[in-house]
Amino acid sequence: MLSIQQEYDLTKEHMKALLTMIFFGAIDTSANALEFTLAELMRKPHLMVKLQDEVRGIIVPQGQEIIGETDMNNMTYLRAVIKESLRLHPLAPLLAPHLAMADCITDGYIVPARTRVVVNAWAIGRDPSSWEYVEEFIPERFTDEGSSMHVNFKGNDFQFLPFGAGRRMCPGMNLGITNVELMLANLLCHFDWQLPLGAERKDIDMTEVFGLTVRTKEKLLLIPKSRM
Ligand code: HEM
Repeated sequence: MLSIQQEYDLTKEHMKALLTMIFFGAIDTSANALEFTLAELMRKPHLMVKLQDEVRGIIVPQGQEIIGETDMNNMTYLRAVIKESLRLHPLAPLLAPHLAMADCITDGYIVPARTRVVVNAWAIGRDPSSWEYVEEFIPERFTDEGSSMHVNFKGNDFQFLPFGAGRRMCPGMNLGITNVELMLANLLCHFDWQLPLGAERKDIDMTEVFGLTVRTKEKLLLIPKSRM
């Protein structure tokens, strides 16, 4: 920690803020991503079935109980589902505030040095000039033959920035995405999911609450039914 502090000339306050962010980033964001993804799948049961078929099809023949990281390489639909969830529900919708270090011109706009720049990743993910059927949850756009099959969240595709881009992009990206993949795959493999009695799919509330990260306004309530 000391060497990081010296290299970047961080104060103790910076260090505290950084550690807090890492702590909350680790717990909060992955759990929120999982909740948004499950909510979208509950609203579209045919997508839930398609994803469960993929997950169960891969591990059942091998008789495994727990899905691990190595299984993820074959789960192309699962990865597409998570991407689509992050497109519609980026967990840090305005990324982190950035500061222009030098004067620059971008897209015809002059950005003077020391300008505070806020990037609206939420709006970028719903921009009709980059995406078809922007409001629809369509994971297929990220699969083979989909219109965005080559688009990734690693910071090179500026129409999709759930982890930001450049040298300040999220350093916890791999950990965060692996958490979501493993949790989602294991939960969908071993359980079927139902809404509580009287609740209907169309009533699942996708309203978002903004904070350090975004979460659903109403907690998603689901009933797991074990397949064992
Ligand atoms: C699905 C999970 C996650 C998402 C969607 C996410 C997203 C983001 C975003 C959008 C930023 C701002 C990037 C920018 O402004 O360009 C960020 C920054 C950051 N994230 Fe994450 N994050 C996730 C998980 C994590 C985890 C697990 C950790 C730590 C273990 C983490 C640590 C950080 C830190 C330290 C920064 C600040 C980087 C800097 O300013 O240089 N994140 N994250």
